[in-house]
Amino acid sequence: MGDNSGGNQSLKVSADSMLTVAEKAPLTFQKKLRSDLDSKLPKPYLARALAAPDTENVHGTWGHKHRNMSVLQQHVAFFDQDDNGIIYPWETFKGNSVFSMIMKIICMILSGFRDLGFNIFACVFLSMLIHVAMSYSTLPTWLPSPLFPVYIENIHKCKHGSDSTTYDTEGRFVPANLENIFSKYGHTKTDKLTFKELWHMTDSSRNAFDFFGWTASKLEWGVLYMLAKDSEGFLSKESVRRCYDGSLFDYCANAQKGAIGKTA
Ligand code: HEM
Repeated sequence: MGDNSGGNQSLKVSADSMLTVAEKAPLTFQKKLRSDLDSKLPKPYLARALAAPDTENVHGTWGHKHRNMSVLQQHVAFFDQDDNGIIYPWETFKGNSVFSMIMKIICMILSGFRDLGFNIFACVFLSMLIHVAMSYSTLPTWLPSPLFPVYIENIHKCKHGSDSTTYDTEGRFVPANLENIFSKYGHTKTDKLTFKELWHMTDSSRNAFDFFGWTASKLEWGVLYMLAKDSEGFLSKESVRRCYDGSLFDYCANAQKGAIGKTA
């Protein structure tokens, strides 16, 4: 018979049930979870539909308009530059030179990547990959489209395995999971990741035999690192958080415009 008597006994059981480490699972010691989050952010476990808050920005990104889209929809909305809810591969390509026009016709798939400052080859590669990999799952019909559109309404259907689980299945944002990325892998600095730590993070998040998810994850985090790393080679929590709600892309595009303005 189990011993159900005594307040202390039940307190002890509660304490164990709250532990985040298990002696026989050393990884749980190495990859630490934050247990202080609820003192810094209300309900950190609650998946947010419209905003991407963290402990430093409890309301999400200041001045960023959610337009009643889920956080995942906001992540991709930057690439829908004519704002019709469908991201066509070519629609956002900017440039009127002959070379640009040729690239536009050949590739049909260059996107807002150009605005973010990626070179033309990276744009071609990334746009092709994203539209080929993601278009079909988002289509409203069974028929595939040769134009490879991505429907923002259905972008949650592109969720894949081996990710950080910071987006939930419906495209909401789970603050605790963002914080846990940094408590688990940010060993050099608590709120930043080096490239090595980022690589380790994507390796550790792998699900068995999930080849698509492994590759997608490496690419997503690799491109983010290229886009947002600082001069010392760190990727900050703030950049990652703003990547989730897409406000990072507006920021980078504006910075890029500014840089071009200065050199013109
Ligand atoms: C420079 C451009 C982009 C960067 C740096 C980027 C980066 C990321 C990152 C870091 C994640 C989080 C993955 C995780 O939590 O493990 C993510 C998720 C996602 N991104 Fe992007 N992304 C970009 C553009 C796009 C575009 C253009 C689309 C589609 C049109 C897209 C669709 C998605 C989707 C569907 C997810 C959810 C995947 C999941 O959590 O399973 N992204 N992206």
